[in-house]
Amino acid sequence: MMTQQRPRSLEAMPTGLADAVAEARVQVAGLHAELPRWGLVVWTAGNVSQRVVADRERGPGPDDLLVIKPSGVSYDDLTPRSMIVCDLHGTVVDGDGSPSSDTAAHAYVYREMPHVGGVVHTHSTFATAWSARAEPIPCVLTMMADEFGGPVPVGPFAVIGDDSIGRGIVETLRTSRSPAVLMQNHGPFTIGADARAAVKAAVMLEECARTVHLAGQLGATVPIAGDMVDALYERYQHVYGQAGGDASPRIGNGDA
Ligand SMILES: O=C(CO)[C@@H](O)[C@@H](O)COP(=O)(O)O
Repeated sequence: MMTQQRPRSLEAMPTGLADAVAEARVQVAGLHAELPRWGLVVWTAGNVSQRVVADRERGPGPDDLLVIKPSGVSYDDLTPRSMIVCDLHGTVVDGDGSPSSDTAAHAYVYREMPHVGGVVHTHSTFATAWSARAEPIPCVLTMMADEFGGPVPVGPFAVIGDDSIGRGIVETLRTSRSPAVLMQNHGPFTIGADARAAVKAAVMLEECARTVHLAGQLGATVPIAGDMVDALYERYQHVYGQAGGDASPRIGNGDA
């Protein structure tokens, strides 16, 4: 449940933190445009957030902030200044209007998973269809092994507005390499080392959900052997991309 603490003003924060918030506002505003671009949302049915580490020397912690969109605002109207800054209990620190209706879920993930720097939620058609069936997406494509390291798991049914969805996301992803979870009867949530990585996972999830669904319409799909999934995942996570590796930083889901 979001607590009604007194909002901290950005002006009272160290300059470095205020600068980091300003940078995150630009990044998160820009990444929201990727949701309609890749066909992941209708109307305003999706949101992106990014963690802002309060103490870069200490690293992620409970005093961090998150930047997320205002609830129900058209993606065409989102700007860096319209992004809303909250603490990790969902209390607004800076910004006008109400933060996304999923802010509690995003905040819970950041509190419980310090390695997570970005969270995305959409209702993308094929991933949401799998959510309605509460059926994990089997790992039958090398693209799935690359990005998800195995099947995409299903999380429990949970109502919006308190910690329920966040708790379901964390409980499910703590025992999976996947950066994506299909929340039953609702839709996908994805995580990443930053918001860009979480958006990428949402894009790749929808493509895999579509392809595996279509394959299933043609007949039985063929699972990939576990050792091959491991090999594909390790290569993609540590070798794929340019010499320095793909621009998306890597994420390890803690216990998985
Ligand atoms: O699923 C829901 C509402 O039930 C939300 O995720 C979706 O409408 C997006 O809401 P926001 O515009 O982020 O508040």
